[in-house]
Amino acid sequence: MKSLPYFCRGEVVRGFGRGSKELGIPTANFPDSVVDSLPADVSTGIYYGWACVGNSDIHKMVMSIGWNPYYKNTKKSMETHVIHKFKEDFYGEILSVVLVGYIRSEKSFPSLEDLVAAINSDIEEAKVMLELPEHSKLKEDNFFTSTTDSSPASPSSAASTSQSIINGH
Ligand SMILES: Cc1cc2nc3c(=O)[nH]c(=O)nc-3n(C[C@H](O)[C@H](O)[C@H](O)COP(=O)(O)O)c2cc1C
Ligand SMILES: Nc1ncnc2c1ncn2[C@@H]1O[C@H](COP(=O)(O)OP(=O)(O)O)[C@@H](O)[C@H]1O
Ligand SMILES: [Mg+2]
Repeated sequence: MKSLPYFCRGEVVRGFGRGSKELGIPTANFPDSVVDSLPADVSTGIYYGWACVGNSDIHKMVMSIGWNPYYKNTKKSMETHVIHKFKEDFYGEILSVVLVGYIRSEKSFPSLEDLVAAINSDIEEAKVMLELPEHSKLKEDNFFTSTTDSSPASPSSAASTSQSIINGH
């Protein structure tokens, strides 16, 4: 995927409220504007990377891009599970992420338990992969230290880097 690493940011909006939170795996959903700006070669599937809410700390994340076949969505979504325990919800905040690597394609599952087990295994894979020096260095990128208002934020990594800066309003 030539567009990786892919940097983007946007407002956290409400999703389908299916209770991913009740499953212990909340996902911060991006608005359509961010989803529609994805480069064509960033295919649907599950990714790992780094995420930052507002201007606070940078954490490991896993992201699902696609139609959630288990739920047979008709709308494409980009949902980030930040691998961190937050004290409260952060709807309306700006979430900045970099997609670093691809884990697998989206699948349907025979049961909700199987879906949750797959997501937990994605989280474990992300934790390991992001420790690799070439992946952990992306955490230090200028993109995460630049302001999250309307001023442009530039990733400082290789020229092949792609980005989409959308505030969602
Ligand atoms: C790492 C990760 C992997 C996921 N993999 C799949 C998948 O393979 N198939 C699927 O249907 N949904 C998958 N999902 C999406 C969940 O179904 C989704 O979080 C759920 O539909 C909740 O949606 P909501 O936030 O709109 O309530 C994945 C989510 C995450 C965070
Ligand atoms: N670790 C986390 N990762 C992602 N979102 C989180 C996390 N902790 C709390 N949240 C909050 O939970 C919300 C997502 O919960 P979820 O059940 O997926 O609802 P929705 O369907 O509205 O996306 C996020 O928008 C965010 O405000
Ligand atoms: Mg969600």
